[in-house]
Amino acid sequence: MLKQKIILIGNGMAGVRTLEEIIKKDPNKFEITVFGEEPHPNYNRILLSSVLQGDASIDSIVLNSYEWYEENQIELFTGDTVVKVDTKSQTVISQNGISRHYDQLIFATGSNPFMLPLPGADKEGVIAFRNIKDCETMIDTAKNYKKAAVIGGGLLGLEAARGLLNLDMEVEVIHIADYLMERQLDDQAGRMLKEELEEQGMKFRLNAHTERLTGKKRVDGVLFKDGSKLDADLVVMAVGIKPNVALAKEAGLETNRAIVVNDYMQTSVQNVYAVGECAEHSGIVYGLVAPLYEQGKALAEHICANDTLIEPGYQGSIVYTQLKVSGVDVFSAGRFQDGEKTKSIRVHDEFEGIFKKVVVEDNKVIGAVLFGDTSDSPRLLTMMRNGQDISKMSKVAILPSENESDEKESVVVAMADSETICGCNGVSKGDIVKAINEQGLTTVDQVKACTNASRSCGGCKPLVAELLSVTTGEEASSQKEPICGCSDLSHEEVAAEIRDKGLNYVREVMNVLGWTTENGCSKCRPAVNYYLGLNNPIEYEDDSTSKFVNERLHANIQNDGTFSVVPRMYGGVTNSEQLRKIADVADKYQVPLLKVTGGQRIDLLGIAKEDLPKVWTDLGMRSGYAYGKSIRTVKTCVGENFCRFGTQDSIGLGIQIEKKYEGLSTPHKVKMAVSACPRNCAESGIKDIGIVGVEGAWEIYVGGNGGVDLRSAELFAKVHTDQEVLDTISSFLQFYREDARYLERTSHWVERVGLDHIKKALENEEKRAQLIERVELALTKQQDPWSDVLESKDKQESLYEKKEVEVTN
Ligand SMILES: Cc1cc2nc3c(=O)[nH]c(=O)nc-3n(C[C@H](O)[C@H](O)[C@H](O)COP(=O)(O)OP(=O)(O)OC[C@H]3O[C@@H](n4cnc5c(N)ncnc54)[C@H](O)[C@@H]3O)c2cc1C
Ligand SMILES: NC(=O)c1ccc[n+]([C@@H]2O[C@H](COP(=O)([O-])OP(=O)(O)OC[C@H]3O[C@@H](n4cnc5c(N)ncnc54)[C@H](O)[C@@H]3O)[C@@H](O)[C@H]2O)c1
Ligand code: SF4
Ligand code: FES
Repeated sequence: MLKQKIILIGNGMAGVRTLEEIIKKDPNKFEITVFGEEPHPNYNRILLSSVLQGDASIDSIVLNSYEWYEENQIELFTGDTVVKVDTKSQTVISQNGISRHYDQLIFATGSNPFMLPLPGADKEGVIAFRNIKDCETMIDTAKNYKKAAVIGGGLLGLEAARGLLNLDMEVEVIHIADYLMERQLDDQAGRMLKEELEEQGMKFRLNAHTERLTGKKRVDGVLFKDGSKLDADLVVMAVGIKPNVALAKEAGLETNRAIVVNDYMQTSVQNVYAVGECAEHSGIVYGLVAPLYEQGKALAEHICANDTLIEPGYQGSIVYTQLKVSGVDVFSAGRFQDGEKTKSIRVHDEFEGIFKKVVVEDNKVIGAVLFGDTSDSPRLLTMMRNGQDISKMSKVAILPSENESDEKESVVVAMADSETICGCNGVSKGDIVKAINEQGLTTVDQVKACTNASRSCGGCKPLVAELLSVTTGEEASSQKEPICGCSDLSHEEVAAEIRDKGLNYVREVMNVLGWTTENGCSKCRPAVNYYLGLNNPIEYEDDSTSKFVNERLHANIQNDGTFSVVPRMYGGVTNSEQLRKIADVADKYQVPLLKVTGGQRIDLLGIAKEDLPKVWTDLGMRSGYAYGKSIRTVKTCVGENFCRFGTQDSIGLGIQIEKKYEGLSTPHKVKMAVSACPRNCAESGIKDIGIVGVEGAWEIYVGGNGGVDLRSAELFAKVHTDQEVLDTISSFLQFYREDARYLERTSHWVERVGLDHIKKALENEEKRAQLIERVELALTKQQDPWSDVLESKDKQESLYEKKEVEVTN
């Protein structure tokens, strides 16, 4: 049967969750295309606050990896904005000129941050906090500047301010109202929150009216209406959001504040839906994920039922919020302000810094504010959701005092099965217990994979962990982290089982070790493939279907669907012949950008997938493995041959190292550098392995990282000859290959196991010799992957010519 074609505009949290719901219901019914303006797969926008606060990395907040789109045969265009929708011909057109026809179209274009139209708002250093780019700008700014001003004392502003404090900036929050978070809290809780945050080092200016931002090209301060001034090198605006509806309006859809939808998320135009922050249901536009996910579920139900109106559709949501700032527990839900017809129950413990307020109307709880202790929140939310009649309940039962509620009984034990544990994803205690019991789940990650609980803001993670311990009878904290949701075995256990049982194929591992899924997932398959290669380096045939897309295609995919090609240049050294070839290829294939990389090589960007084998043939150079979990580059300084400070041949040693370990697979990428003196021009101090020449010797540093998790390498050994350098690298690399978990950089591994553990393991001469022997064996198998493809017509056809590999990013 011909599949219906769905197009999703907006690759964000609400839109992609809707697709997940559709795929869960009917995996084969639709052919799906997604356009996303941002150059990333769908990520957890909520956790940008955690990235800024240093509690998560950008890699770790990806919700749906490129492999997920590929596995579900979703055609994805990232970094490509839809610029036109023709609802008559049912076609969309993107900025990059891609045109697609749809049967059903979903708008999930989210919001734009509201930028105050102040004079000076266009200066450098004035930003919003909405996406990865904003987050990176703040992290970079904090490296060079000291003073930050955040305009807006709401949820976003306070989370941004906490992040900037963590980045060692001085932060002042400029707020227009007379207490913080006035849209979520009453004045008492707002004032308590300010006191708590002041103790953390945050400064505040309340009732403040900003007049303009000062500075020349870059902002240098904020001027207020009362004439006062604040110095600021960075101004973050967090004063609310504006639904992104321009495209919908232009396409003729009915819009108000956002795109108007009915209970089935249908817009005013046939076959066109809207979901998320860009949708307006019964006059309400939501800005939190829980309601957006409920909308996504209703939309999926409707679209999978062939347009049949399945009652009751989406009925609106009760919203609640929690501030994600460590050390501060704040909860707010529903209508929390006193009104003419409302009465409230209040508890205020000034000794413990606890404030609780529950607002009641017509014998029903309609809103609540909790500060300092938010453990009542799941129960209150359930009461609100169920519209529970409380006329017969005592006030104590609604807000139990500490003595009554704290009978040393776990909070989750006291909860009813119907109570919500994960508000973001609408998952109840009963849902989680059922999943744990029926599927034998043993870790929080498995619960997350099975039920979605804790997959968004993560605020419910402690409750999920507690429920897990209570249900399984085991301490959650002592439970190991499994490789992924498909198995409860850890990385170490999988690697050991492969070794002990002599397993040889990915499918065999999954069958023998009792995987819960038939084909594994994008997390476990590459890891299993790596451990199999490690165990049997000579005979194991790499399973290319278990590799990440870049590794499978031997080139890095770019945000417009083209690829980047980085040929090997040992030690960063090139010659006129190579440069001529690169220039010829650049002309022949009209390469839009040639760029010198940080690893001292030349990157040819913007190559079409089908041209890759031809480009490699014309270059006649080896692959630089810029895409691989393997040895990447050995950066070198000029050294003794030309530099007046050099006492060693850094280039010679660097080339020797790069040639020796070229192509060796490792748990994650490995970057190296050789500098011929402590001036360290090759930046050896931030490499996985960095070598520095000192008088008559080489110092070897390990575990450095120059990326997001910046880390200085630690001194590992001091040796005198080039051979000793190679032996040290060999034993260190092989131990890393065998001891680290797949996708663990040396910096994380060194931090986790400790340098002493590694030194101790390599102290023993016999063990060192064995490690060196094993790495030498693995190195005998290395073959240049580009030549490998060029020698195989089959590979060229299946990987580069076949049209069904459609994922373009
Ligand atoms: C720092 C931060 C912290 C947050 N914390 C929380 C929290 O703790 N709890 C909570 O519930 N919510 C939180 N939120 C809000 C939550 O992230 C949003 O409600 C949610 O992401 C909205 O999802 P969406 O899919 O509607 O919009 P978005 O996530 O904004 O996705 C829309 C996507 O569509 C793209 N797009 C727009 N127009 C086009 C076009 N024409 N063509 C192609 N693509 C287009 C955009 O670039 C964007 O990537 C937070 C938000 C931020 C910024
Ligand atoms: N923990 C969470 O749930 C969380 C965290 C971050 C963001 N978000 C969501 O992201 C969106 C954006 O958050 P937000 O905090 O920007 O929106 P918001 O509307 O909740 O808060 C904006 C705040 O800015 C203040 N403000 C408005 N104009 C001002 C001005 N001229 N000067 C100073 N202050 C001014 C307002 O008084 C208000 O308190 C919201 O939908 C929010 O729910 C949620
Ligand atoms: S590291 Fe030392 S030897 Fe190498 S280029 Fe710099 S100054 Fe010269
Ligand atoms: S409450 Fe946010 S992820 Fe569960």
